Amino acid sequence: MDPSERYCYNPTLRWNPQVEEYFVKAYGVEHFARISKALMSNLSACNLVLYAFVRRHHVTLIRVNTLKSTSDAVIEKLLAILQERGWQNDPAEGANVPYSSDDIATDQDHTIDYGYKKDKPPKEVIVSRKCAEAVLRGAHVYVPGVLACSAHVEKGETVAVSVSVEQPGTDGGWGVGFTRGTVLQGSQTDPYHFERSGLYIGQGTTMMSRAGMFRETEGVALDMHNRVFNLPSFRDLLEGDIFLQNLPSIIAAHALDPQEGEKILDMCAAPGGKTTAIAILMKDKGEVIAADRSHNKVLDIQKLAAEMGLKCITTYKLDALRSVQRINKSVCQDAPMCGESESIQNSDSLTSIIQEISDTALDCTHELDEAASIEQLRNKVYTSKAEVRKSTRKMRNGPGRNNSLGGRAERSKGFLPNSFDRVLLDAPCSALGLRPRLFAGEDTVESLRTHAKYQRRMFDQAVQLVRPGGVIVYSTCTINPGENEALVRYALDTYKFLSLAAQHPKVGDMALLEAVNFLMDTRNATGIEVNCELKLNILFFELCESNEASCVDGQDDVQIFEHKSDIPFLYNKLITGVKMAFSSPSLMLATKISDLYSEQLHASGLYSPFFLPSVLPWSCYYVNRAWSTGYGVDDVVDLISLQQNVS
Ligand SMILES: C[S@@+](CC[C@H](N)C(=O)[O-])C[C@H]1O[C@@H](n2cnc3c(N)ncnc32)[C@H](O)[C@@H]1O
Repeated sequence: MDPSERYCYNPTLRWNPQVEEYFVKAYGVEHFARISKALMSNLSACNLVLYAFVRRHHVTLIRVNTLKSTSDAVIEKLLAILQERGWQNDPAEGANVPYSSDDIATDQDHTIDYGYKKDKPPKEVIVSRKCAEAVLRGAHVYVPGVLACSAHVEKGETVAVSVSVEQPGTDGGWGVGFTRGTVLQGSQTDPYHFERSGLYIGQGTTMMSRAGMFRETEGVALDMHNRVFNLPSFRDLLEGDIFLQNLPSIIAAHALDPQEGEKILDMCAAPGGKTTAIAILMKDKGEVIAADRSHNKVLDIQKLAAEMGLKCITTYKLDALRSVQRINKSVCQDAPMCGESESIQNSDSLTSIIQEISDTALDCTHELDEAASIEQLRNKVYTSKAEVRKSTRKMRNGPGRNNSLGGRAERSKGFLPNSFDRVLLDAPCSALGLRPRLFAGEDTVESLRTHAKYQRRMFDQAVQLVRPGGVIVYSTCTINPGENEALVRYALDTYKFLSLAAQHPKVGDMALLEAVNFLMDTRNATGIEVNCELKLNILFFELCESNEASCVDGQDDVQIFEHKSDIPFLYNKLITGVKMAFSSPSLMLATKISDLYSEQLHASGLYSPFFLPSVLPWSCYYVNRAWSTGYGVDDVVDLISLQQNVS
């Protein structure tokens, strides 16, 4: 291999072998390989179809707080700020010209010349895997993320940045086997020299010398001016007006379909991305109860809600496994509120199911509590050291973001059954759909099972809290069928009064187009800005091209879709938020794009043979607590067939 070839980005995702075998069984070899590849991209998981079309111009999605601003105003401000900060798209990528179908079909990542010369390798920095994953999403490199650096590096130099990904250890586990502060020679004797081939994520400018990187405890070590994914950083931009959010999260709030004046429960709410999306959809009218187990994370929700100016959100510290208030019958006899819930409990055959499940849930809670306390005991020594470090830092830096707010997270004792119109259960999960991901070996089949068990117990609580006729949305950010399809199977088998409802809009395959069109149509049809926008980074240059933008902007002629070569161009206009008037574009556009790009859809790893969002790395299920079973028959059939594959 030519030594210069190692300086590129071409990672392979490693899994725990048993987990890999399980997923291969569930998805098939090829499909799982495509998913694995897609997971290493920085596109948000839901951009599966977009990926096929804009893969050269990786995507950042922003949700606009439409109660505070408009998407047009946000676009204008962002453009100005990013231009001022010197963010540029790469002209070498042909970004400034409208796409032809050939362009779209070509898969070219942003290639970087790291300045390798024979026998004179570039100066380098190795960063930790977690740091690299953040860089791929648009972050800079902070001091704690730096693991190794070349000798004689001073402030202001350009360095090649690679990532150290966990490698198989001799004990059967995984490890990163070198000491922080190692001096790199740019030679084969460097740590993980061969393993790091193809793991170069960009070029950075050093913000401090090599000595500083290992002496300081915080601060930016490298300004990442040239990343393999050419994304601008949105850090600290337009706080309160925008929220960086992946499309599936945006869609989850839409699928819940919250209405003004309703009472909604978000059971695992921190940091509040979906909570605030829900509140905005309700125009801040009604009641959104946002609960989370972690005190500090509840403060994060409060902070975000305050930043966004949302008043209808009430936060609680609450363990989702204890969300249903336990009713003491003897105390309850005279209490009207409790009496109400008791009469419901006694009313029909639901009583026995709920009671039985409730007991199981409590058992599970104890089990998990026990596990947690064992874990705490194990960590006792470690925790106290961490505490010492924390207080040293505090003395130096002040009280920190949350504490300086003087916030307090009120504890909740749980809620009475049937209290909510809608419940969102965005459950803690194995997160195997979060992107970009450079390593997936940590999860074992056992840990996946534990997640699933935990989620079922949470779902048991959600079922009791939603009123008859209400809606539960269950979502995860994992590709594990055990946490997705299997939960839906469990829900339908256990609670005969639940049925799957049509999810609108859907994500994935053609469904993503439906989602895009839904958002755009809502905007066009009502003239009101919907609270989510698909803003891609290509927006920034396309909008600058005033001629082109106005050329499309001014036309409300769908004839233009008749020309094959116009479709990618128009599609990009559509997803970048350029306003167009359509008569009935959705179906036609979707069909044509699907016809033209079926191969790319497959190649992107994002094409789903099932029309189920669940085969994609993000899943969002919509379960309607109705007493009928009219909905979702096809979905259930697919679920069953997938189940059989998995078992
Ligand atoms: C997937 S995240 C939620 C993300 C959030 N819905 C959003 O969109 O911003 C899962 C959350 O569940 C919380 N969590 C984990 N176990 C919990 C429990 N037993 N009860 C309540 N929250 C829990 C975690 O603290 C974490 O914040």
